[in-house]
Amino acid sequence: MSLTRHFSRGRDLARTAGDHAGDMFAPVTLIGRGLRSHADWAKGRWAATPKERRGPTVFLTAAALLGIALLPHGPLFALIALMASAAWVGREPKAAPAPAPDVADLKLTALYAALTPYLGGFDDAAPLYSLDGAYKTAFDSWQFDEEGRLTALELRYPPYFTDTEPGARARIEQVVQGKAGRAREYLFDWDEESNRLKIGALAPLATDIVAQPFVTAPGEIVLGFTDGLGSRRTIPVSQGGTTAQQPPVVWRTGARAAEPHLLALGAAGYGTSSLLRSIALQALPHGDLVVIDGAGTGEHACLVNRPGVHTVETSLHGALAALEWAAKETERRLTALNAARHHGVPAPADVTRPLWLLLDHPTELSELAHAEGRQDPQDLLEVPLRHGRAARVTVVIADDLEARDRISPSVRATTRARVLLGPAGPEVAQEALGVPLDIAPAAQTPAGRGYARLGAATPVRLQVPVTVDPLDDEAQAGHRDAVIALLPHRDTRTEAPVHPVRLSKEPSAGRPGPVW
Ligand SMILES: Nc1ncnc2c1ncn2[C@@H]1O[C@H](COP(=O)(O)OP(=O)(O)OP(=O)(O)O)[C@@H](O)[C@H]1O
Repeated sequence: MSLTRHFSRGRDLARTAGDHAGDMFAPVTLIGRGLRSHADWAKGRWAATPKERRGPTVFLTAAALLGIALLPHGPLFALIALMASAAWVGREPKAAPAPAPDVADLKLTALYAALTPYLGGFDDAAPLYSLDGAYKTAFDSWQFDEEGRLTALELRYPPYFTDTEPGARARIEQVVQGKAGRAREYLFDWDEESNRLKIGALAPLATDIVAQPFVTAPGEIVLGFTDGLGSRRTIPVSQGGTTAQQPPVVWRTGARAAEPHLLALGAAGYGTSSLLRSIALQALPHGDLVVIDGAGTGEHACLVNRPGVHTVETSLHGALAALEWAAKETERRLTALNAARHHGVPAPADVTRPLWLLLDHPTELSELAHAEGRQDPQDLLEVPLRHGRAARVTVVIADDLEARDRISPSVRATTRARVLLGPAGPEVAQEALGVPLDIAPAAQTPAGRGYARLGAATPVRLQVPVTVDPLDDEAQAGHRDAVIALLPHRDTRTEAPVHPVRLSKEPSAGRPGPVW
């Protein structure tokens, strides 16, 4: 017999002996494990027993043991019971529970399945998205936060997906937001050349920036604040008791402005009037205002009688008079500017001082005018809108989203700065901003929250500074005081009732001062 065979036989014998020994000692192992578990249990109970109850516990246990010892065959029965219970407890432990499925895996699988009907090519021989496919074939990278929420995802889509159609994009964006959670906003970055889509969850914007003097150049209006993607600069703002650097959305007005007029549309109660108030407060130090409050709710009464505020009109009659004056004033300024240019002299100050026409809910007045058979106030905006840039006249129109169809075509065509506030579907957002919005809004939107688009630029997120009506008793005192501090003279908040305002028929030769 060779040496190798001896070795292998020896190994087999040793293994068999080991197996037999294992079988023989199995009950002992079982009882030992059970006794260990009993000891652990007893230690645990002892540790959990309050100190004052330990003495009585020891006494009762000793009495029970003594009782058992005195019983005929008591110790034998007790020993058998202890061994039996140890053998029961020491059985093989149950199989460990299956590890919890990975949340990321579950969510991405669900998202992949939800996208398949839209991105799957059922005639495609090797589809990226298919009913029995796996998300890893189409998703390149992803990120989740500590709470297990999707924060970033990059996916590929087939070349035949119609990524140039806003409707097709909107469907994908809705599916992604539905699966990733509607509590947050998502930015969709479509790379049409390489058929890739990058999705990023956006952090909420600060909602505690209150009206204050902003560090800007004359003619620059801070519409609100955005995120790092929406603005290349930051300005210092006082926020929550400290000074913070925040990226502003700045609208440049004036003779060289690319977007000389602004149209802000918003869902009811989402802050278009507050935006108008914020613009008025920033415009007042350098210009004059004509304010038309078409809703007639008196939300701009705090501007009445302020230096630089030409008039605040709430009636159709007053609005028509003010806008007729504004149209003539625009023409007067143009004539004066042309004459100055013709003679090679600087233009007089009264034609270069900015004039602002701020119209809140003008469509309400348009309706009234149609009913009464009078001229539509929006028609009177034609001249300021067409020639406002040269004549330093800026028009700002704020209205309800529901009234967007009643905004006149010339207002739409000439207001190249756009703001949309409050919740709006993809089609409505496109109508308001002029381009599809590649951001899916969150389900809950705070007041003053929306998007701004200046000229041909991509829309950016916007949070308008808190600019409450200082005469609104329900607004926070601190917010009201912030607005009062910006009004041209100290407000007592118990001012005399609004005086009826009457405009002069002829445009003023000099600076258009108050005419009441
Ligand atoms: N930027 C903001 N931050 C915080 N609260 C705001 C903001 N803008 C508006 N609000 C609050 O929302 C409420 C409605 O504001 P506002 O009157 O400006 O909205 P609106 O869209 O003009 O409403 P309506 O369509 O009814 O005229 C007010 O209580 C106001 O204080």
